[in-house]
Amino acid sequence: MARKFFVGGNWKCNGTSEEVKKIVGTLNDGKIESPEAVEVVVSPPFVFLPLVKSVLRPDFHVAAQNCWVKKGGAFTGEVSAEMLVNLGIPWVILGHSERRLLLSESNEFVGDKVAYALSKGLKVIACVGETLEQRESGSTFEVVAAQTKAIAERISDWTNVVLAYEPVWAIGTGKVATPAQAQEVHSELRKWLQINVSVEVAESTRIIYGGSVTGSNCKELAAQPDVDGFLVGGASLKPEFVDIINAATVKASA
Ligand SMILES: O=C(CO)COP(=O)(O)O
Repeated sequence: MARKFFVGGNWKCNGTSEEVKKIVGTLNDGKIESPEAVEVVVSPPFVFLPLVKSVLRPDFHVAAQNCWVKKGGAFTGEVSAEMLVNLGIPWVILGHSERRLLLSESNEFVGDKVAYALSKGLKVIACVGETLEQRESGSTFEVVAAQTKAIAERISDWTNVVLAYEPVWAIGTGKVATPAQAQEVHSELRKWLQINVSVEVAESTRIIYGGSVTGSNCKELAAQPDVDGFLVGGASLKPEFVDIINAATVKASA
């Protein structure tokens, strides 16, 4: 089964309601070259989710940037998976490195969140990735395998999971991974899934790349056989996000 190209826009903690409407306006006017070949999801901050959902073109979907690890209740400041489902939010990003590193979310905690969100019917963009120090010490693959293992141990169905490889050193730095660097880790992750989960899951799970993706470097990355799309930060707030979505044509015409 061919893996449908997936492009996510992670808006992180950015935007006013005016700015958000402007970004959505640009997306709504954007010309998508191969609409049947790409799935597009944008992830505004929680407070803007209903607004974005109400004005966004119907072929694009929305994602939350996080959710609580279990059923809601006395957890001040948290948003539960049930609430996202209640609002008709189909996707959630979990395990982003900014939460792992700045808010000390462990592999196990992220794995628990992924399992809980899936159990409530959400689709999950699960993020993994190594720091510069880990890459330089040669432990990149060990790190992403441990992050993936903590998820794999807690779930049995990967249908609603997209795995995002986001090297921390490439996030917001302008230092994008080379196509070869991205391909190497994606192919190792796919191999890991094949050995530890199943051949089918390895074949069908989309592994997307994130970290300084732009309108100018996206096509070369998309041409790599194991790069099934992108998770875009900074450039997802700009009109060039449409060009990144259109990198799907590289796969569609391959
Ligand atoms: O963290 C990212 C997406 O989740 C990537 O961010 P940048 O595209 O700004 O590097």
